[in-house]
Amino acid sequence: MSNDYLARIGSLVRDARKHRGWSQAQLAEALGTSQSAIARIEQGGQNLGIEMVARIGEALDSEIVSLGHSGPMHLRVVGGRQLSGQITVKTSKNACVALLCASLLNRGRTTLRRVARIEEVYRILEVLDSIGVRSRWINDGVDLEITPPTELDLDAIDVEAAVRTRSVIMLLGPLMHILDAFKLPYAGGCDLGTRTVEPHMAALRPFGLNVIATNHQYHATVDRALSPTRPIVLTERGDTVTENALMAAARRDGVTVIRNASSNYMVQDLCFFLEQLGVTVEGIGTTTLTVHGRPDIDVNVDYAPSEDPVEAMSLLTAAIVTSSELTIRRVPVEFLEIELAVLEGMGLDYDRSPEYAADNGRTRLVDLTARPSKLTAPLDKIHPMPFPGLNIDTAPFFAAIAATAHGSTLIHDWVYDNRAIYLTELTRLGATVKLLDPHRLLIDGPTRWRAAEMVCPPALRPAVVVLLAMMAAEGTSVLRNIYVINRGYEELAQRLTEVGAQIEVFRDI
Ligand SMILES: CC(=O)N[C@H]1[C@@H](OP(=O)(O)OP(=O)(O)OC[C@H]2O[C@@H](n3ccc(=O)[nH]c3=O)[C@H](O)[C@@H]2O)O[C@H](CO)[C@@H](O)[C@@H]1O
Ligand SMILES: C=C(OP(=O)(O)O)C(=O)O
Repeated sequence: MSNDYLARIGSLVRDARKHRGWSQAQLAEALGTSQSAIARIEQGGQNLGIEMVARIGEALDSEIVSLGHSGPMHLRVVGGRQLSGQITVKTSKNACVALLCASLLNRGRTTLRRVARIEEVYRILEVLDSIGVRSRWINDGVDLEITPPTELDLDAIDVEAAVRTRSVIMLLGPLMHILDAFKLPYAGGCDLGTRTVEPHMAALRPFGLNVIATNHQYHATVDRALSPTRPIVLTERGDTVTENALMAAARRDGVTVIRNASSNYMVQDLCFFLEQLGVTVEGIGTTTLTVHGRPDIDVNVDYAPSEDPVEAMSLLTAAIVTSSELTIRRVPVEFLEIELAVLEGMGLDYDRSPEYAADNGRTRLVDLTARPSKLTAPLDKIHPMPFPGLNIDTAPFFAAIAATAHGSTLIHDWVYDNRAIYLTELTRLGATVKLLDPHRLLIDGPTRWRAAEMVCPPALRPAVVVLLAMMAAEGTSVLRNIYVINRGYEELAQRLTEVGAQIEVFRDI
């Protein structure tokens, strides 16, 4: 069994044991083994036979550790419970996937610290593994070490993994330095409606990349005689397109200027990483990036991506909708300033600690303590914009917050075709949500939440918003098929349970 699989079984065992209210020693006794063996199993450090897996399932009287674990994962939420204590924000999905792609720029070994153990990362790792990149979890499965091979085998790419994530698009930038011609499966991901890849093609064309899309594949060829003669002007200030342009510029022998660049958190993490690779990036945090490339990069590099502002917003929303006093640790505050200003305007009572540096030495963090507050609807609409606007991925959380506030809130999610529509699922939990058009929602609060059983919307943030509303609703709710949540959050149910929520993970047999 791979380490990965063992780690996943380990966390399922721990969830089930905690749900049962057992200590490791109690489980060990029931199984006739030692407490240290249970600790090893839970950390994914113990080889397990099928029989042992079945015995654990029996002992814990839990469906979650049963044979044939490929079925979808579901959550059972007993809502109406207040949260308390402290919860710590993990590193971001969006920086981690970009950094995994960027590791291909480097012939040396890349170590990434505290990488989020999420499905999106697993999909990119599967893709990298299939083309010959060696990766292994080290330090008890906390850090990740990546070593590219001397030659990549793109023909062997794991198509199934690749089409489950949009992030594969970010392999274009690094691969064009290595291969003259290659094929990549179409980028997939959440069902958010049409998401264009044309800005990526336009940004990479001046570097000599030509892409023809046929048969569910991008056929890429690289003309090495071509090189940008002018600044690269992005037609939209997208995050991954900026990252692709940065990676194309990183190994170019010369200086590249990128205009209308995103200065969002994941882009900044990538810039800091590129600096460690010996690439100079001027203008980090602004919309003009000047990249002094380095044609050959062969260094052993160690980088710690920063914490996820969207996860921080999710945890803050959990505190707000459950009227809890909760401390959220390691919040990358620069990327949550507007959200906090809006919430302050709505009446949120909270404290923030003095700032301290993230492990990358650059991103500023604070601890936030939210307290139960009587919120009123904001006077103006909630309207995300590329950074430094209100984050495009935090906007959906205002739907759950608005539902707890007194008055009417207008949320305008202009970015994605489908995402606002999924937020109407909150009506099943008792919220008053009116869809004005596919992009605008009017939400009237406060809400008397009620429990419900439903299938997860097929989009990450709306799915988490529904889960948080279930935590607010008295009674038992069921949220089915939570792959999309696991795409971006590491052990969310378990971590929320540790601060007082009651959420059980279960699977179909
Ligand atoms: C892996 C990763 O990092 N994913 C993030 C990244 O996706 P990603 O960079 O892939 O986002 P897209 O390129 O799909 O952009 C999102 C949508 O916004 C539109 N658009 C974007 C910028 C702009 O200036 N004008 C404009 O119209 C695009 O056409 C698209 O419809 O950015 C999104 C927007 O922050 C986030 O939701 C995703 O979590
Ligand atoms: C839309 C999102 O991400 P992705 O680009 O991975 O689909 C998200 O994180 O909410």
